Amino acid sequence: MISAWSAADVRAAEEPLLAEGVPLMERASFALATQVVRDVAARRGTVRGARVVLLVGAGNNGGDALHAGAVLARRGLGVTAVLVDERAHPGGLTALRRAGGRVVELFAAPGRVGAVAGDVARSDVVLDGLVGLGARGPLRGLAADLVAALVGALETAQAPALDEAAPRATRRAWVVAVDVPSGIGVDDGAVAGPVLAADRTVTFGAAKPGLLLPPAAGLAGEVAVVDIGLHLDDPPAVRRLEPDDVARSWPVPGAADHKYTRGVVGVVAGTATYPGAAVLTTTGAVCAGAGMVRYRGSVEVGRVVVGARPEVVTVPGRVQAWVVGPGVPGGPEAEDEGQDDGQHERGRAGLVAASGGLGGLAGGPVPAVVDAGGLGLLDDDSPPWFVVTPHAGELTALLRSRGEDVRRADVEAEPLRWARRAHDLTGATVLLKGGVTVVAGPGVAYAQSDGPGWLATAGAGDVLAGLLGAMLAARADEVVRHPERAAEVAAAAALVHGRAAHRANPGGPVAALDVAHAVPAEVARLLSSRRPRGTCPPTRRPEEPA
Ligand SMILES: NC(=O)C1=CN([C@@H]2O[C@H](COP(=O)(O)OP(=O)(O)OC[C@H]3O[C@@H](n4cnc5c(N)ncnc54)[C@H](OP(=O)(O)O)[C@@H]3O)[C@@H](O)[C@H]2O)[C@H](O)CC1
Ligand SMILES: [K+]
Repeated sequence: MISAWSAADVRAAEEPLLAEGVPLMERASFALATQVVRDVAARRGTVRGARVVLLVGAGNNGGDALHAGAVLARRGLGVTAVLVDERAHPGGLTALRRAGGRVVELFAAPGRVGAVAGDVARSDVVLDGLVGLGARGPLRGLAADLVAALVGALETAQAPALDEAAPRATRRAWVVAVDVPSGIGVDDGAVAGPVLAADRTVTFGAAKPGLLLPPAAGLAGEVAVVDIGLHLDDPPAVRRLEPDDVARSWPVPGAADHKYTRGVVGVVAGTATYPGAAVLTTTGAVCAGAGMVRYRGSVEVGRVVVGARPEVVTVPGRVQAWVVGPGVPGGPEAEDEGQDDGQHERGRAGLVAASGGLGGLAGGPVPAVVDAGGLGLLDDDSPPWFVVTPHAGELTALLRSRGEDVRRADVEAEPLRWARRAHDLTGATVLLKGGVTVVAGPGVAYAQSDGPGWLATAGAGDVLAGLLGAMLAARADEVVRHPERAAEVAAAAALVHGRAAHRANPGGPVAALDVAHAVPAEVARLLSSRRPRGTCPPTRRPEEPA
């Protein structure tokens, strides 16, 4: 799991160590230089003679870049620092000059920003040390001008400079962000101005939420978290599950298990007009290993479902998780005009049973997945073991129906903020689908980026709802007892769904049903590569600088 802490939490963890004189900047910059050497050597064969440009701001982020530049210069790379502010870190500047690095004081000749950007774009490696945790708002001043010019200059190139096979004229610099790409919202992932997209981000002490949250997450490249000895005791602001986390928590059945211990899923999905959603949702649940799936729609649609998935039953009975709404038209008019095929009524009954209503006649409370046309059935004190799975448009409608003045563009610009708002307003755990799927639950948040863009296809959401329903049914008692775990299960479902899409057709288009059919093999692969609890990849602690 990748855990991300806010800038304030990281700074608070740095303070006592800085006060004790722990050389955090040296540790950070040495680790940064080590990663750059690794990247260059892997792509270029040798580091000798590689040309490195440091973009240096006024604070310690620039100090990291300068000290890393000094290490690289001592390793034989040609290093030039471009200063956008006269207040560049003095110790770092001295170290770089002593190591033979060059310095360009762009702040003294801001009119040269275009020419300098052109040179920078043709270098082999660029370290973006303009701003880090100290960023306030989008980049401004000369830093903004330089990044805007550099983004333009890099657009014309095709291949990373380190790719020696490509003709030099077509290459562009390999960009390494120092701590974070300069100019992103460190705590919320906002991108409100120019940002230099990174191929790699080397971040110190812990990941930051902006590296996991869209849209900034899309500009961070591959994130390397460097341990500089910080102790972060508060819960992380945002988490990202990794395959091993899902594998370790997957409920693998044993000899004593039966369909009710494995979890029975009740599905209210599809209508006579949209029977396909019922097939996709039930298939998602079956392929995720549900103990049994009960389809609770019309007889006509039930026939279609059983024809496609003979494992599904259509008789009523005990359910350990409900899935309500995929393929069901939303809004009271759909019900008034009978377009919902009676599904609203069935969905309401399912949610009442799931919340433990009917005096517990239907058994105790159980988790529920509420999607699409089911969202309108949600009341405002839903339990957190209800997981809603809207896309940005549906979440916008849900928020506006509760008085929020928000548009889809706002939700897409700050997905976690609005997912959290919807959780506050409804009580339900919110899984907001998107290129990065964010999940907001009670005191917990996840950001998952596992699926290909091809997953944005009709029916994929229905499959996810069924897959999630099966995963919640398998852990129903645990999720009701520990409601924050509904968010973890939802994030896990997003990971499996995304990876199944990659597996269904690596690098190409996928049909929703094929995603569902790829789930069993993806789960088997996750389980086969599971590391036993307690072992984790050796955290690389940067050796103290020479
Ligand atoms: N604390 C440590 O010893 C360690 C810190 N690490 C590194 O340090 C940075 C955080 O450094 P800090 O000096 O606190 O701040 P920054 O360098 O990130 O930025 C502050 C300067 O940037 C200017 N600034 C702020 N916002 C913008 C913006 N939107 N556009 C342009 N410039 C901006 C700001 O200018 P002012 O005019 O407001 O002064 C500051 O001058 C952290 O990210 C790490 O890289 C080490 O990693 C560990 C040790
Ligand atoms: K930076």
